[in-house]
Amino acid sequence: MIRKLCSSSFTRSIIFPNKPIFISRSIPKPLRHSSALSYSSLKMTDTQIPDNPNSSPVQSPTKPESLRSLEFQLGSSFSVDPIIPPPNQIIIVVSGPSGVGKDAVINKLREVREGLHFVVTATSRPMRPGEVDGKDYFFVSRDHFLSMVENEELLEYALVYGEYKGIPKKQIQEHMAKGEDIVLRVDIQGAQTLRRILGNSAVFIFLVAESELAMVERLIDRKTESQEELLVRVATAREEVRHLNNFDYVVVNAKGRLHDAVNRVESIIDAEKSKVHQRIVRI
Ligand SMILES: Nc1ncnc2c1ncn2[C@@H]1O[C@H](COP(=O)(O)OP(=O)(O)OP(=O)(O)O)[C@@H](O)[C@H]1O
Repeated sequence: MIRKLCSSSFTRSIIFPNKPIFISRSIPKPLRHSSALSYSSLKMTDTQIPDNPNSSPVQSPTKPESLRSLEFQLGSSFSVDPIIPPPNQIIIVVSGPSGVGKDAVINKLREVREGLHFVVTATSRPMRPGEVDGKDYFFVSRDHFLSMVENEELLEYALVYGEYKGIPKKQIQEHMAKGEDIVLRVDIQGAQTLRRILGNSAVFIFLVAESELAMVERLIDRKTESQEELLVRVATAREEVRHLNNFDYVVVNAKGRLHDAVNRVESIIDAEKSKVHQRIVRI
């Protein structure tokens, strides 16, 4: 429609510049009243200042004049409001087998990207030396944890090696209300539970090492597990890779390429933010 209007003789009958707009043909409907500020209403005084006083009498219109004319012809003001609403907040679930680098990727992401909230899990296990309440975990008593379960304050919870761990809903709601995106770091079992609860409303990322050998070497180098514990983790990891199909994205965290993996996660967040059909989180 705009193209049609611009090419019509009607458009060509407007005389510029610095003179009252003269229209030789039928007069379009007047500007609709709009509470939104228009560009021309903000810049109207510019029209009184000639661009070049020495130029010939017939000039091309100044930008404010052109805008004012277009607004007049279209019958409405140009709004300075954003054309599309801001993207929805998203929940990003980062998961993967033990030793693949979940903590490493998340810690780096925390350094390089703003606007993310990294959820702190609640746990009933006692605080270990060096741990900080509210940073590493929210340490609560077993009774307190069970009351949180009863009051449906947790998005999901699990009994891990005899101690409870769970994701507080309120933390997610509060930070999403501030416009932040949420990052959850969970093991594969936790990711499966979250998928059941959140469905497609969250983004699920599966982290993998470039090879099984690389992953096992990384675990050995970390020196935090005994030989028996290593055996359990590696056997579990073999089984866990089968769950890849339940995820939306897979990111390879190759040896010495942590930065690439973090970049890839950032790209996924950017792509999700650019989706026409945004995910809607309901928790
Ligand atoms: N891209 C990488 N290159 C080299 N080393 C890495 C890389 N990513 C992580 N690591 C190292 O591998 C080890 C395991 O990483 P991390 O602790 O982050 O794994 P995780 O998936 O969080 O493990 P878990 O589930 O057992 O807690 C750490 O020592 C970490 O520094």
